[in-house]
Amino acid sequence: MNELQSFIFPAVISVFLLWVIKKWLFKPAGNKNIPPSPPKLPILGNLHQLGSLPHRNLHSLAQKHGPLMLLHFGSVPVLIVSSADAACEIMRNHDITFADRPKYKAYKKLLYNYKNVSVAPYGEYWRQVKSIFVLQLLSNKRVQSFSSIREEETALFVKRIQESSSSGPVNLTQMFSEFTNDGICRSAFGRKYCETENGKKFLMLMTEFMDLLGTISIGDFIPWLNWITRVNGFDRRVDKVAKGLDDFLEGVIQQHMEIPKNHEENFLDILLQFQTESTCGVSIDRDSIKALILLHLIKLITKLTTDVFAAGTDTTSTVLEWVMTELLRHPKVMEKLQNEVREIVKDKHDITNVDIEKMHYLKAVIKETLRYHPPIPLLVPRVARADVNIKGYNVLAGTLVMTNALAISRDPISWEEPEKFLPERFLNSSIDYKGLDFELIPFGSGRRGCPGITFSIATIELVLVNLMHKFNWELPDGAQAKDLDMSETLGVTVHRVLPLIAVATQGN
Ligand code: HEM
Repeated sequence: MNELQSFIFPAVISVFLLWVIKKWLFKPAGNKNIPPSPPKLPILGNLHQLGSLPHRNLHSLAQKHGPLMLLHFGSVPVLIVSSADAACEIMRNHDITFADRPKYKAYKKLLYNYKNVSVAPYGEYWRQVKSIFVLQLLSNKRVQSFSSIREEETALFVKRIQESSSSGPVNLTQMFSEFTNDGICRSAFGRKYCETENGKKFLMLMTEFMDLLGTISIGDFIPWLNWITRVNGFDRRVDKVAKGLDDFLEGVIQQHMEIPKNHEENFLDILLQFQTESTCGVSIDRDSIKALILLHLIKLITKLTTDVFAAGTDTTSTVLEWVMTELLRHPKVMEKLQNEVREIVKDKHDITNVDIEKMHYLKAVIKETLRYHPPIPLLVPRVARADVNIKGYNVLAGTLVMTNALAISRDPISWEEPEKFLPERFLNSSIDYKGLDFELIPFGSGRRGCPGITFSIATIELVLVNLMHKFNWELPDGAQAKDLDMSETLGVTVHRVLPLIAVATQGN
């Protein structure tokens, strides 16, 4: 026994010393001079510090540790970017190095082997489908061509508010999400699928789909726990939903190909042309079409989740919800906006783009809302494709990068009185949200920046102008601004926890 002890003790000490030597003396070169990190737990890393509102908690952590901070989600290194300056380094100066997206396990099956443009790895396929989005589906010209759909849906929306307001306060949250769902559905397929008999089954599938996309699969961050999703039924659910959605999308495409094409071109029409024609040297297969169209279907999910708002992703209705929240909290801003809109529209029946272009305060209100409530506060994560030095810190290939747009747009270095909602700050400022001014990047920036800016802003402007032109608004039961609950949800897109309820009276 003594002999055994005298062998084990030095062996354990030697192994321990070797580990220390390896860890401290033979650190890989790139591992030196890493960004500051808050202390982490074994196995979990910093996951426990995300809490229920990761964008807020990461903002507080960054105030302590700096605008470039290295966290670990399980074993995955995560660079948190929290200043305009640092974001510019990542998205402009080193954009190509950070042009990849993480490969989460569930996305592989649910999004056709990462064929959806937002999750596609950086490379030739992504370049081709992104160009279809930028040049074909979401170009300025195409957004103009969807204006009749937008106007029809907005007129229906105004009518719904008029009807609903006669019997009491209006649930604006629900109305916004129904409105944007219908518009997206029509521009995607030329019809409102939720109204078909298949609609219910499809919406159930989409709810599950969103639930799966929003679930952290622990194996993505702690690989040796990968087996858990096999045992707890997660993998089975992914397979079932992937198959159900694939059957549905096949049905939609088949139906679409059978009907005569005598309508305004919609997204599906355009994508199908790329399948057959290989226009501009780009051709895509059926799986790609299904993966790309899923981006639009994802937006439909808010219809089912307006009460719980678990993982709604409809960014356009989120912006509308926050704009109206802030206008109700700031009656003077609302009055100023109404005066501008009513002065320009007067008693004209149709509101044109030329009218909207003259509405400078409207644009300032929308910018301030995007600053104050960036709908996707942590943007969409990127991944470093190579080792790189950022502001003197080494960042290793494979590091996940999360940019905290909320922290950036509330940074006192970039903004005066950042905690105040003040649209006036934009009246004499050239700062825009298009990805060139890094203090305001709700749509991201660079190669992987959002191609849907014009599409969503056109909708937001038209709806807001109508709401200001046609109605007067106040909080129900004489409630004051300070009474309005401002709690935010957990999720990729951050909504209000409680639906926004307001009283609408005829304004014009
Ligand atoms: C207010 C509305 C919207 C917001 C705030 C928003 C925000 C974002 C953000 C933050 C990203 C990631 C950018 C980056 O990594 O730098 C993104 C990517 C993307 N967005 Fe949007 N988005 C909105 C509306 C839309 C719409 C309406 C569409 C299409 C109909 C769209 C399509 C996309 C696509 C395809 C990508 C992926 C781009 C890529 O990975 O290359 N977005 N969006």
